[in-house]
Amino acid sequence: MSIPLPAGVQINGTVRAEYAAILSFEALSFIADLHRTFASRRRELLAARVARAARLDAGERPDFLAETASVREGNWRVAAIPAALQCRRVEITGPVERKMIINALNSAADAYMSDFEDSNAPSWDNQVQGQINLFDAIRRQVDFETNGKSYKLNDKTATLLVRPRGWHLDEKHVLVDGERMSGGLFDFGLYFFHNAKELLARGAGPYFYLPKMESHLEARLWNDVFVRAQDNLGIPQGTIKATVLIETIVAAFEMDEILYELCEHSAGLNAGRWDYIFSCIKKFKNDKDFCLADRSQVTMTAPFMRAYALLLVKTCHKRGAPAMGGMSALIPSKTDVEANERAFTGIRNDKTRDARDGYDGGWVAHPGLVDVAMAEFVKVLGDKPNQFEKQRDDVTVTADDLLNFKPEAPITENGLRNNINVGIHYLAAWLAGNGCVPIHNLMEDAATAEISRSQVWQWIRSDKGVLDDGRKVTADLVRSMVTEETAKVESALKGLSTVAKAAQIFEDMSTRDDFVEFLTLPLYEEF
Ligand SMILES: CC(=O)SCCNC(=O)CCNC(=O)[C@H](O)C(C)(C)COP(=O)(O)OP(=O)(O)OC[C@H]1O[C@@H](n2cnc3c(N)ncnc32)[C@H](O)[C@@H]1OP(=O)(O)O
Ligand SMILES: O=CC(=O)O
Ligand SMILES: [Mg+2]
Repeated sequence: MSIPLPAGVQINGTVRAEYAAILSFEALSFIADLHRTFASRRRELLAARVARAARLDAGERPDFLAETASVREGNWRVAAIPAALQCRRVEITGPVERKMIINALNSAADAYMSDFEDSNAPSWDNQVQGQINLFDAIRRQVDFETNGKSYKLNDKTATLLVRPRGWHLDEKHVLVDGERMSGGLFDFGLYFFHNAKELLARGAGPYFYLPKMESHLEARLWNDVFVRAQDNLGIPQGTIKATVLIETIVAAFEMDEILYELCEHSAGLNAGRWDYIFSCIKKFKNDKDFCLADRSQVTMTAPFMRAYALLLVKTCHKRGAPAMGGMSALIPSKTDVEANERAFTGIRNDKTRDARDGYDGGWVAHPGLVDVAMAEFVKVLGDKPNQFEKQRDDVTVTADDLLNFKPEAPITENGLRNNINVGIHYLAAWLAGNGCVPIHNLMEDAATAEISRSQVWQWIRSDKGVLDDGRKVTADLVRSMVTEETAKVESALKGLSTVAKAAQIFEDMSTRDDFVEFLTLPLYEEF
């Protein structure tokens, strides 16, 4: 249908009748203002990423910034954390799908991060329908029935946080003055415009997770977006609270600075482990000394991951901010008892380690994991909602610790095949509109799939990319395995029509000379 559009705004996606309220003239004017105000700074910051990447490719090593030493050394704290975000022992996450939103809000988790990002394939319909689902959930008008099962919100639900897309992604279906909108501003702006006042009236608030940032200047841009959005809607400054995912190696050197930039809007940091590993591979892809072992060997106990995890807790608690743990990819299995037991044991270990390190809570992928994760945090926290007071002055993390990339072995045929299999399977699901899938008893999303495909690219190029049986990983070896693994994926997905395209994109991304910055960039052009 056709809808009234503000001057300079064009919509390329299909506008179904039910989209009209979300894409109202006022809402589109609001997001167009954000775009016009901040698009050039976003472009500059994305260009700065490219320039930094070139310097890293040329051998520069990241370090803590000299120009912000006073911020790191200063004695400041983030603004008070609101009551709704004091207790976040377990946060469930998942894509903005209607049924999953109800299930997640009804789970016994303290909070729910509803995701327009890693676990969501950002087709036009998914993005707009996701906004409708959240609009309805906040107003408790989301209930529905399907296949004889009814989905209805409980009286008490988890605290809602929303993750918009990162700075690198566009929303190509909305043009402002002929230019694609930022995907993040589209997601944030529509959600905030429609829901901020309603959330406040219901005793909650506009709470966000911010993904994939690479510097404190990118955090400053989000902060400025928040200031303008609050002004334009007449909402007091400091109402928005945002937790930043530290999920790039370069951002790990600017944790204090990122909290400082968001200060009155900060709700702490989260250790986004999967994108973090991906970022390490990407940023050091040309370093002859850098080569990580099979994906399954790169865990939170690897030296560089341990350093990052401890530095995050230390930094947050020094500033009075929540330190949130990330997600184990283990998920329950209905069919494999042993895999199920392995998953529960793995989750217990993961959450115990985080809680003892000082984390205030952590993420789970599935409602069936909430209780087990909660039990581990309760063992450490007792009846306290958090452990903000736990200082980690005993922790010292240097640049070398953050860059101590081990283990390097083993790299195995199984590991290589698994990366190829998971990569093709995930891409096929994404192209079919699903951004999060169970594969071989693990949760796979955009971040985990990035590790798989970037390892394959790097193993082909690095002298250290040698299998434990002595074979060098080459483009030809990868191509032959792509053919074999595609057949397996086709059989697993029972002929899903996107598999052939996914295999072609995966093979191209892994074997081409240049490194594709994010796998979602070429994929998005397929929508
Ligand atoms: C790197 C990062 O960014 S991590 C954050 C992003 N990743 C995520 O958020 C993971 C989200 N998790 C998921 O999407 C799913 O749990 C998957 C894909 C991993 C597994 O899904 P499935 O195999 O379909 O799970 P399963 O069949 O066991 O689901 C059982 C029920 O739980 C529901 N469920 C599963 N996961 C979730 C979730 N995260 N939120 C809400 N409901 C969920 C299912 O909808 C299903 O509901 P139903 O019984 O009413 O039909
Ligand atoms: O977003 C989380 C991650 O681990 O990546
Ligand atoms: Mg991530």
